[in-house]
Amino acid sequence: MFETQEYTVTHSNAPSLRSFIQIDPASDFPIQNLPYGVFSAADSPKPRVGVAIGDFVLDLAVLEDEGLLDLSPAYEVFAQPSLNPFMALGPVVWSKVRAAISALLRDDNPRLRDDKPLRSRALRPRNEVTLHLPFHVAGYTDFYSSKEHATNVGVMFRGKDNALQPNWLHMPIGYNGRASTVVVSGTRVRRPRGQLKPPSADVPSFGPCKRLDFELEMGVVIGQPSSLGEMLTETQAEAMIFGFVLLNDWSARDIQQWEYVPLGPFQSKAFATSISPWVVTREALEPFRVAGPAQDPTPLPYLQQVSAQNYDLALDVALQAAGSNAVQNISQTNFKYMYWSSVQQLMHHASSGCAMSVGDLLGSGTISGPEKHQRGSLLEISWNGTEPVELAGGVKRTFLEDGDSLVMRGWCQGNGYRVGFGEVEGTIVAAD
Ligand SMILES: O=C(O)/C=C/C(=O)CC(=O)CC(=O)O
Ligand SMILES: [Ca+2]
Ligand SMILES: [Mg+2]
Repeated sequence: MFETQEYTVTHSNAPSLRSFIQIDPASDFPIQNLPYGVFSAADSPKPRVGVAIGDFVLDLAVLEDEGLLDLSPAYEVFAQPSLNPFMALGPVVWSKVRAAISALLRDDNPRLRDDKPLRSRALRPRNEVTLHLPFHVAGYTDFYSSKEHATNVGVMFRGKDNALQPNWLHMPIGYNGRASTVVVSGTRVRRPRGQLKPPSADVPSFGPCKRLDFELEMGVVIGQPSSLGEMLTETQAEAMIFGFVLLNDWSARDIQQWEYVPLGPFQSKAFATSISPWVVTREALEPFRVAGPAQDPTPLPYLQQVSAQNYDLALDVALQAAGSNAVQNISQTNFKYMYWSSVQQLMHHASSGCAMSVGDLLGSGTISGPEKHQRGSLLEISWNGTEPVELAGGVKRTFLEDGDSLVMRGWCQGNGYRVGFGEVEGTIVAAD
């Protein structure tokens, strides 16, 4: 199944591991990462699965053809236009494939290193490929699991005394989003139209959103199904998570404010959700696991976790105003602040007996930290439009304008390397 090489087996996360490919220490894609994506190229337009390594994409369909990653000869898993068939094979196979890819890319393994014809077929410069949505999104649920974000939004919408609703500290609150409008980084985001009823208006009108926002989130990619009626333990939930992407939950705040009582956000979120193209595996993030904030009151037994389920994952957001060349940082935060973990979100999601599917996407909820510069949305940064963001050239922003571009980046800093997510970018285009 996999060729074995005579060398000391080093764990695929070892900081000492080196590839024969020259990789900048600041690269998001060292041999310790190996995120999966789906790509095509001008000379071969069929999308298939690849792995990012340095400035290259490793074409797994080519390696599979060479018999280097054969999982089930009857079915070519990596020649598919999504990660779903590979994810469906489960965590034991994920781990074996990761080890095989890591081994092939090592600087002390001649198999690919010295095979120049194979290298030229299997390795493509990343700037010469097109990146596609990496998996078929079966379902999309967005959560609301940052205590700082929920408190900020609650104070703005419901007042200081009612900021956190009574249920918030007892369960990860979530709502079902639209899988059909999850798009890959670089897809332009059309300003939504909707019903608007500002406080000053007696009746609603219909027109373009005037308070368009972003939400900095992480997306959890579910790689294994659960059965109808089945609850999940912490261990089961953890094993179902294939990996993570960056996620921008674009939000129409004026549409949201009028529609969200009594059932929560709907059209204000349904128009677009952007994700980064590389799925970073849970295994690559293993060295960066940390405990989350103390949970008080203690969660009910079905939601309790004994392992550290948060990640020390730095995040930043930059805004390029329409017509400007300046790309300015407007937020810097960290995924470690999240009150409810991704594992707890998944345990809660299945707790009613809801069946989960391969390709389900769970939005973490907006990631805000305790400091003002750590806020994960313009709603918070501009404090509901009352504190405009000062940008270069005297440009100010409270909410996004047509032609504005927003870029989110995320990474885990290791010892001499970083496990990065690349970026998720979107540019706003006018409603009409
Ligand atoms: O009603 C509120 O308090 C706000 C709800 C949301 O913004 C929904 C959402 O996307 C939550 C999040 O991303 O944290
Ligand atoms: Ca959200
Ligand atoms: Mg959304």
